[in-house]
Amino acid sequence: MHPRNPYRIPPDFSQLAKVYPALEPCIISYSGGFSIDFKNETSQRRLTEALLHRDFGIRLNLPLNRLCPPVPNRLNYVLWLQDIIHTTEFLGNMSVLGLDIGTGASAIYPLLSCKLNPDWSFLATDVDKFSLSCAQSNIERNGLADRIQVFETTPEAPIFAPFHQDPNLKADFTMCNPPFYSSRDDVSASADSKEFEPNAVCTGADVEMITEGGESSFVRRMVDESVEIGQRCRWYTSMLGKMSSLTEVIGAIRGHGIQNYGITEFIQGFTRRWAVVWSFSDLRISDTVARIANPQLQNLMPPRNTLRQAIRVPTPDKQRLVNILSEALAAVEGARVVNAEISDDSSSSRFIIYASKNTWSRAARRKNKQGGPLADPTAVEASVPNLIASLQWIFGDKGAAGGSETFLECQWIQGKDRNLFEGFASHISRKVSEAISH
Ligand SMILES: C[S@@+](CC[C@H](N)C(=O)[O-])C[C@H]1O[C@@H](n2cnc3c(N)ncnc32)[C@H](O)[C@@H]1O
Repeated sequence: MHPRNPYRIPPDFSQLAKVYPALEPCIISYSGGFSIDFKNETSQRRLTEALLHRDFGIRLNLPLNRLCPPVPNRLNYVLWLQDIIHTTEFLGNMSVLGLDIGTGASAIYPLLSCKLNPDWSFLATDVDKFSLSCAQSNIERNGLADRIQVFETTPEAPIFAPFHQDPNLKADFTMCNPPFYSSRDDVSASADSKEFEPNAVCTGADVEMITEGGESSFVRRMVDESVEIGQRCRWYTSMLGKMSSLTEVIGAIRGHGIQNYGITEFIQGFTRRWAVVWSFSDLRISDTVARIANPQLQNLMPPRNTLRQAIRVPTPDKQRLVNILSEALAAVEGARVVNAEISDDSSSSRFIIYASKNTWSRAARRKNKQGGPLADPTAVEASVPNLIASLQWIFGDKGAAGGSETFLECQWIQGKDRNLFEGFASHISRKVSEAISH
């Protein structure tokens, strides 16, 4: 589960029922404490309502013939999106617009997201009139009609229909929990093989759960459509329920030559879900958000945006190391440190640097020696930077030999040219290592 997800620790059901008495009749006691019957439809609904009520102040009305969204799983996706959006916060765009594709009767994603993020607003699409009218009631019940707008579409229309209807529409992200299955038979086969949520009951209607070709085909359609919409949306994302779909969707992303993408994994009890993100912008997300450790999936991972270089440090003088890094960055011609956060004891520090032009590669330095034009450092502010990166020291425990384990971490934040970023990271770590050994 996401590290900020409070449901990493299962809720105390008896305490929860005290706050939300409608849950009381669903509580079952056993020798180890209290729980609910997760296979019981009513119990599941009361639990979702209770968690949303207690933890987010959301009042939800869930119709019996539509999906009941499990809160911990839906929250995982919203927290991951928060991580993605926060990576570009330094750009200073305060308000964030998201598109929820297939919002369902609950409108769970827009509601949770808006409660957690006061600056977010949503366009929420669906093809199901009944779900959309329930979603609208839930949005109004929670006083969020000014921030969440529902959008009715059809299965034949482009999935990203709002971008076609309004040519001026720009969004920060899209999100989607797609219909999983390709047919009724697929639903039954999956229930038999217990592939999905073995402990939970599924109350979804066909329109919510079934789409031609299943989730993989739905999300690959999104990938294809996104090529035309391009940078009008900063981050395209979707959840996926099958590992095979993940392989196919990453194949489609790579097939379009999209290098800027990421994968995450949501694990909740026995259930595993994945989410993908891709972008046509030159903004980059950190490896903690875009890569996962699952060994089965390493061949699908994107290239690294976070480079860690082990640096030999004979004496772990943190203040000196921070000064050395600061001086190495100040010495890069044509670059400017725009932000430096250094704690009082120097145990944590983070520098953000803008570079307008490559002045550090061997070729650039050779050109400089020959009298070629170098970037004018005063022009950095005015020009669009070719590279934005952050640098920080990571201080570890003492190593086996007694010396300290110290790493210089370089995080790619923005830029088109991977070689430029990697060259910059290795230039700084070389300069820093030289300074340390003097
Ligand atoms: C698995 S449900 C997700 C509902 C809700 N977002 C949630 O996570 O609980 C999939 C939703 O997508 C909707 N849907 C199916 N095809 C769609 C399309 N082409 N465009 C928009 N929504 C669609 C369904 O009606 C359904 O509400």
